[in-house]
Amino acid sequence: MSENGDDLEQTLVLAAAAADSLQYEDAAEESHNEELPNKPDESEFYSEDKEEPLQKKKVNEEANNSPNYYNHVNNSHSVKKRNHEETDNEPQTSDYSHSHVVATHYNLLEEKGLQERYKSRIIYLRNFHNWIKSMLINQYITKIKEHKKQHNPPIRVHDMCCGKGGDLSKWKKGNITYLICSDIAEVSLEHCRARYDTMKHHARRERGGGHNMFSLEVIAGDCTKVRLREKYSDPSMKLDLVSCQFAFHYSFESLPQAENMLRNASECLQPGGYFIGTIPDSNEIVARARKSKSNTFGNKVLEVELDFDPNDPPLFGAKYNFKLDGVVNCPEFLVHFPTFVKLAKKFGLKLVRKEKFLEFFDKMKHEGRQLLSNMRALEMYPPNENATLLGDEEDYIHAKEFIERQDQNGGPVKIGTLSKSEWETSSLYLTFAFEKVKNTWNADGTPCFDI
Ligand SMILES: C[S@@+](CC[C@H](N)C(=O)[O-])C[C@H]1O[C@@H](n2cnc3c(N)ncnc32)[C@H](O)[C@@H]1O
Repeated sequence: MSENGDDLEQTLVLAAAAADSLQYEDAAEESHNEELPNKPDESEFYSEDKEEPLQKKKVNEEANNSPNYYNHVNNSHSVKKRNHEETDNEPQTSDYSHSHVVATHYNLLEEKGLQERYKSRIIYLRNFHNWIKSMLINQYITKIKEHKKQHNPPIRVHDMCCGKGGDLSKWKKGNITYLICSDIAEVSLEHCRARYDTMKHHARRERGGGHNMFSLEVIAGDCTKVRLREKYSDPSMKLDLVSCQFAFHYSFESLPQAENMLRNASECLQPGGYFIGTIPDSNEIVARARKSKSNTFGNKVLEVELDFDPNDPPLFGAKYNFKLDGVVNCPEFLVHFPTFVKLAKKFGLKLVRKEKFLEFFDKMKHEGRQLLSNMRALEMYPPNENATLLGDEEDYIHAKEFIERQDQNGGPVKIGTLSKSEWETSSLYLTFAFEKVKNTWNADGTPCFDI
């Protein structure tokens, strides 16, 4: 048995803990899964115009200024005023968005050492999410390599909203050639650069030359507002993979921001390349709020407060606040998935996979069993003699019951699991993958994607 218990049993215990959250889905699907109605003139937004940034800017500004903007986008959802129009103490400029709040929040986040991190109440949740990212990244790098049919093919990646570079080691393991890291938070990017330098230093010592380390380019900018390609050292760069982990939802503050982020994700991807990521599942959020019959829900480690009516969520700007382990996060926005898919199509991105974390875990658990253990992604129950559980007894009832059932069958007496509170948090998320499709050209020089 591994340090964290037998891996197959870990799976079963997680599934048991998830049963509760799965029931939320049905209620949410009904009213939150509607299609995005066509806007009067989509072409203004969706054209891949290269020469008209000013005109586009004007269109976007008008969109931002219009209190009735959501009327154009969606007749069936509530006409909600933009968030900045509702609060007196926020800037009233035409291009105000929460981006600066997000940047400040992440810039001020302290870099915690390993020791400090291991003291966290949600360390297993963090490790589990890291495992999900590792498996997802590895899955698509493998697909790209298979497609290239070359020994050690060059692989170029954009880690969009990379934060402090928490995924750098995953890129190294994937043996990629080139990495662009972008983020709005400059302090985080400095950490990312420093982390890369340290890794490169170690790689050089290990291998006597550091030839196996990819090259890094770092770009500071708001992915929802800036055209990143114009900042690349080589704007003609063709990428194989764009990864956006736990961040795409910031773009759903408004339609222009979501579109800009999607254009950034798509425009340098070559056909056959992938756009992958992880986001909160809007169905889960809406369903849990409805179930709680209020605008808030949560548990011992999580507190979510919606800034909109869960019975009538707007397509964009559906803001909520997220508090995890007592730490307030910056405002986030619901990603209405059918809208995401529809917008992505306009940028040549075809949805190939969408999986809740539980589904993803179930598919990947055998392949990733060793990594689950290495990354300490699950907590051992019951704990070893000198160890204590991170949650209280109530949080492990599912594990206790599982063990009692196993005991009767002479099964293992130690298992790996997540506490109920952590699992209720993790099951709020999903993974997605889009593939960039080939395009033909319209007479006016704009690309035409057949999806
Ligand atoms: C939850 S962190 C995830 C970081 C990293 N992807 C990871 O998985 O560890 C979200 C990141 O998104 C970045 N971010 C949020 N909004 C952004 C925007 N509009 N443009 C660029 N980066 C943004 C934040 O600065 C932060 O680093």
